[in-house]
Amino acid sequence: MEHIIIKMETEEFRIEEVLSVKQEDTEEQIKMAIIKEESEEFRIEEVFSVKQEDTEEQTKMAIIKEESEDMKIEETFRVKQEDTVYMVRKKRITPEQDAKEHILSGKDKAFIEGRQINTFKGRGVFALEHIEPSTFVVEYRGILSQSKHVEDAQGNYLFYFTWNGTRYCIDATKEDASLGRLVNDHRNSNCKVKTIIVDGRPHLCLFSIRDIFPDEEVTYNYGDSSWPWHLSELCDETSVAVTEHSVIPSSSVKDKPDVEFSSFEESSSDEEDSSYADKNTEESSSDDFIPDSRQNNDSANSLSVNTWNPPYYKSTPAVSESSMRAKSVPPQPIHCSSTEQEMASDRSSSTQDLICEDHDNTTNNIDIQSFKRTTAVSSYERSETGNVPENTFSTHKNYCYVCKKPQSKIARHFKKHEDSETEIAAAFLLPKHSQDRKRLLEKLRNRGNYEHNQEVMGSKSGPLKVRRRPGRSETELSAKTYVHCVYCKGLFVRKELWRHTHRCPSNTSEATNKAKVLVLADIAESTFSHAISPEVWKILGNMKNDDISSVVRNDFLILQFSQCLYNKLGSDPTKSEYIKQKVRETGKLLLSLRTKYSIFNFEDAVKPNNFCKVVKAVKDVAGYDEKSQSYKTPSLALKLGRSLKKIGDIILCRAIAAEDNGMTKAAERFKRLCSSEWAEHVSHAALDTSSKSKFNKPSTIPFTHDVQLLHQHLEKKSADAFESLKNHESSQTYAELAKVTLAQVIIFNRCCAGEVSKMSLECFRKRDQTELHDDIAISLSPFEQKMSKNFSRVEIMGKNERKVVILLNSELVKAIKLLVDKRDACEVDRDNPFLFGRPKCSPTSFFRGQDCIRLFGSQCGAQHPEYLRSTQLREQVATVSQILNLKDNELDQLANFLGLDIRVHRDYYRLPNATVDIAKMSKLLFAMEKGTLANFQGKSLDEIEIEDEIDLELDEEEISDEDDEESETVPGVRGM
Ligand SMILES: C[S@@+](CC[C@H](N)C(=O)[O-])C[C@H]1O[C@@H](n2cnc3c(N)ncnc32)[C@H](O)[C@@H]1O
Repeated sequence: MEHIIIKMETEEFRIEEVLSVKQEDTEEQIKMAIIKEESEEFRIEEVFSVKQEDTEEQTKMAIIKEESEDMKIEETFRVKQEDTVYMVRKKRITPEQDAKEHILSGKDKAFIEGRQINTFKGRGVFALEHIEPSTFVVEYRGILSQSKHVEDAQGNYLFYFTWNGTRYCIDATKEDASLGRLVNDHRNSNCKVKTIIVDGRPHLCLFSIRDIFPDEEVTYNYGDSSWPWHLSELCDETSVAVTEHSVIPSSSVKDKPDVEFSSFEESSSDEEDSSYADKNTEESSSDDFIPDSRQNNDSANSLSVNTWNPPYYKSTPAVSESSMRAKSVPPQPIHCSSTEQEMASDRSSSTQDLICEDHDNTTNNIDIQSFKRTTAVSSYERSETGNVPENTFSTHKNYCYVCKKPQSKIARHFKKHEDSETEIAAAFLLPKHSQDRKRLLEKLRNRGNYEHNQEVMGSKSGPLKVRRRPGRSETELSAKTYVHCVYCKGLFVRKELWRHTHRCPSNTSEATNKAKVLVLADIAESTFSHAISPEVWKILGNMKNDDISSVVRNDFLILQFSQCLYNKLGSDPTKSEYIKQKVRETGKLLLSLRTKYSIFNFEDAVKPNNFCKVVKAVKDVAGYDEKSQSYKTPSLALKLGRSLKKIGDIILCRAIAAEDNGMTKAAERFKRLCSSEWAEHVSHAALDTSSKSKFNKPSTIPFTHDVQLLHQHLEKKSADAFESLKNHESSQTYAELAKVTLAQVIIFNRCCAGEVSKMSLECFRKRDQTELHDDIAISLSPFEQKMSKNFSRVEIMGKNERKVVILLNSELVKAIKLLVDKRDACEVDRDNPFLFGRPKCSPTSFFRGQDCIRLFGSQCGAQHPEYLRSTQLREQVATVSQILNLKDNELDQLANFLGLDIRVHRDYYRLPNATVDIAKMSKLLFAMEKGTLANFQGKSLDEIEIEDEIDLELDEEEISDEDDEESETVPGVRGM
């Protein structure tokens, strides 16, 4: 065992360090335990024990005293080795000297550590101990660069600043375990950046500007208000931060004569507001109206309070001008520049050159533009637990809109402002206990709470004032999503908003449905409420409420993308699902970019240097497997490529319009990269995966017997549902009939479920009911003529704007007519254009045919219900009909009818199209349904005779024209 004692002395301080090194044995275990922390007297004792094999040696280090009054630190290290105790170090240093010491050693303070916070914020730095004001906390270490082009670079870890009139950048991108690079931004930060000059080079160091308490996050102000993590409001320059801890007796900044850190004095005002919570709360025995929550106790609530920000907010524009600024050229590292030489020449006197400069980010002295996020993602911070900041609980107190203070008895408190506030005076003039008085006071109460909640959500700190039923636990509440009622401004759990809206005294509008209520609330909550049209909001408002929708609603470019899609497709209401889906896909991608690659918006994503990250994120989202080089969802990878291209175009157009050359260049380069590299990195494998997935696929064509079972089941269900709705109109009976009818239409027509689901009411109303044209009738057999009369023909828009024909027999028409009649009574939104619109839902919502078929398929007792899907049923027709001897034009007819993509544009179909569809196709479809198609092997469509199979519901007159045998032999096939 060898002990080496290193001693270092400088003019201003002495450092003695003891290093004990055992050279024989390489394995050393170091255990650290904080034994005692006496914060009142600032006594800290730490024990380090060093264990080496069997020999246990203990090294004890004790910081005996810290004299902060005169900004000096005195430390004594007691080192015990076996029985000998050495007093090895004593120093008295200023915070700047402390900083310098750490700059030289390249080490971070032991009283801080890095921790993962959440997926959006990433990591952060936290105090392990109490840190006094004006203490050196951490250095922002990285590669120092100086360049004329520093403006052009951007990244999460680039810190720009100006020193001696020259702009520098510290690039801390390298993951080097240093903690300075992990310090996050906060408007009411607890640290401030100063330049410390060592060896003629500037170093950026963070010093505390107030007490920082154990487990509190260390932050500084990045100096810009348009960071995506900021809410829509900007914090006023004069805002102050007051912590819950400020009530704990400690040596405040004010008490300390801190000449060199004079700018830190801004924190002194913290003290004034610190005691707001309790001191300003009035207690009284009664209230004018019922409090929202009776079971809270404030001590529990206050646990979550970290900081309190008074209301100094103003609105943020949807996108800041600077958001279009681009920085694409990386800063040049200083190697042999003139500055380097100048610096080197300065080095001789460097140890004495301890120059401190205060950086006031808000006054542009320091410029951290690289951290700047371009589009203000207003509230993504809220998305992790819904719309509520993490760790925020609620309070039972109400906030006065006049004095902004929390009050236990707000009505009584309002009396104080009676003389100055006309609305309060007006309320008290109304008769006691009257509804009007209650309503007005409630409105005034909500006003203060609303303002307060806005602030809490903006600053991510403080208790929310939530309206809720008593009995909910805090944990339960914290996990919910909250939203303000647009009428009374009360804050509600999202799920409960609709119920409240019905009772809300401030709601004077007509009764409205749940979706509308939530859409209105969403619009009111988003920073970008003006960025897109109300129609787009309607579409986005109907999205499932989760992290993805939160990202979507708060990302300016995704919203612009939604607007573009809407401008192109919005005239067709059936496209809103498609728009929603596309937008959700991009939201999913952005979420992945944020969580895994620290890219917070698409404007950053389309930077050429982020291309690889974007590729990776797309692969992640589409489930790429490196090993097999295949995707789980190849189509998603392809679709995202197209969406990214569109988003790139939007950025490019905006950049050109804003004459932002940097951004224009970046977007152009990204597009160029996409066109040359995307195929290689993404689409090639995606296309490969999807084509391979089609090889050797087992046949999933349904069995005729199963189709018949489904058909019979639907028939029965349809008859029951029809009766139920006729006798009892409700959203439930409506839904039953709508689902079964939709399934029948799809199965009978063997058409694409998605297309039929979106059939519009208008199409049905305009269905072809014209009489059979005499000239055409000549070409049809008597039976075919009858068929034509029994069916209606509806044309709907299919994929790629292709016309799709739907045949409806009289039973189906009857059922649909009943559905149409009962729409209003069963609460289908009046604006809902879909024939199979859902009751009590948004105007863009409709039943999905696929779901209906799956449901009835599973109920009907089929052997292979999993094959009973609309695609498989279409394949069945196409495959089984090969047994027929169809002529070329008949094949065309069939393909056209089924929406299959072959030879569909034959002009000569135009005139007789309707009749042919009805007469000939219905014969085929009936034969399919009845399972008798095999009987017609080798026959053409003309030769197929199915009169014996079908009971056509012809009117009395026509029936009498037919011979009796025909109508009697038919088994009870009633439509479907
Ligand atoms: C210097 S890094 C800070 C450390 C970073 N959180 C990490 O995990 O590596 C700056 C980046 O952190 C994120 N960030 C900083 N302050 C934030 C805040 N208040 N909320 C959310 N993200 C923040 C932003 O992505 C920013 O570009």
